[in-house]
Amino acid sequence: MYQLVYYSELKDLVDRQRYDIVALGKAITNAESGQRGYLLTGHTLFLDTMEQGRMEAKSVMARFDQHANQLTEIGPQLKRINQLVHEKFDVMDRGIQVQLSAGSYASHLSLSKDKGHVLMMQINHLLSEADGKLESLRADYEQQIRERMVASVLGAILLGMLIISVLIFSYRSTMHLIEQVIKNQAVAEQLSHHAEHDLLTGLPNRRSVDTHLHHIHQLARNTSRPFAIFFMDLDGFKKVNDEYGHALGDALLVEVASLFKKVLRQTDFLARQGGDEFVLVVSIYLHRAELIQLAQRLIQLFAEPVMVRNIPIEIGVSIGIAEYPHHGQQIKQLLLAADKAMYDSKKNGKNRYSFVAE
Ligand SMILES: Nc1nc2c(ncn2[C@@H]2O[C@H](COP(=O)(O)OP(=O)(O)OP(=O)(O)O)[C@@H](O)[C@H]2O)c(=O)[nH]1
Repeated sequence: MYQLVYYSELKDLVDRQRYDIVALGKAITNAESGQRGYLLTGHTLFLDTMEQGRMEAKSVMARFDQHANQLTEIGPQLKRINQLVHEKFDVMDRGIQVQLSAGSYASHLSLSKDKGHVLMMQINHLLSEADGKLESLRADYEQQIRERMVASVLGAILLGMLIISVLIFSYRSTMHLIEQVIKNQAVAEQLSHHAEHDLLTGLPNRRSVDTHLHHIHQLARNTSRPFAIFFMDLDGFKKVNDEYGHALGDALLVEVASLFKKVLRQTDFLARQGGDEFVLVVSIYLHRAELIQLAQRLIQLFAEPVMVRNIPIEIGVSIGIAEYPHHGQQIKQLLLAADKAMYDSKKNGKNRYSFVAE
């Protein structure tokens, strides 16, 4: 880019120099015609034209001096031209002096005229030589500019392509990273779900029971409110497995879980403890009567045979209920008490509920 600007400036300089070459030629011609007019007519008005030409030539030559240093290729020629132009003006001045002192028929006049003519030829020759050099310099600079422009355009295209490639690459990498993060997150969520849920029924598992009870126990202690644990074990489940196979037993467990959920509220917590055992934590209730009602509704679910794969299955549920803080202060103690109460229900004929014995 820097080179492009550099050659463009040089080309401008050459153009200005070529213009000055023409301007100098014109200025000298103007001065000469002024001189000639005076010599022929003796009319001093022509001296103004000559002076004007001289002034123009001087200002062009001042620029020549400047350019001689910048355009080294024609520097010596420009200096030589300046020298000859000075000489040319001296000759013109001398012609006029002779006319002034000797009159219009002075014999020296023709000599001066001849010398002026030779000088002018030399000047013109040098001017056209310098112009020729400048023309070829200009062509060189133009060629350089063209080459650099092509290089700049190619460079810009390559740079653009590079930027686009980097953008595409970073976009793809970012998308890949995001996909990876989402996948990892999904896997982590799945793992954590598996760690806390029963794969068969989708209910929270034994581990979740502990976590939930810990949380509810803390809350109950802070607010002095009760909570109840229902320990539930299906009646006659082994027989179903034996009669219809383990797969149907599994399907029955799934069906039982969904039946239980139908009579529960959002705030109730139901989990599969293992085998055919379920744990229900009721954390919001006012009276024991509500617990009794709930236990009855749970038992009532099995009043009719449960349909599994179009097979009517007769089962029941035995429930043991322990209340905090009435039946114990600690979670472990309450769980054991509820389990024991459930066995009381089994002992007393199954398909019933029992509170922890007072
Ligand atoms: N299909 C199936 N059976 C299971 C699963 N886990 C445990 N069992 C079976 O469930 C049965 C539970 O035993 P019990 O509770 O003694 O059987 P039950 O017939 O309900 O006996 P009671 O409780 O006295 O009525 C056992 O035969 C276990 O092998 C399971 O994930 N799927």
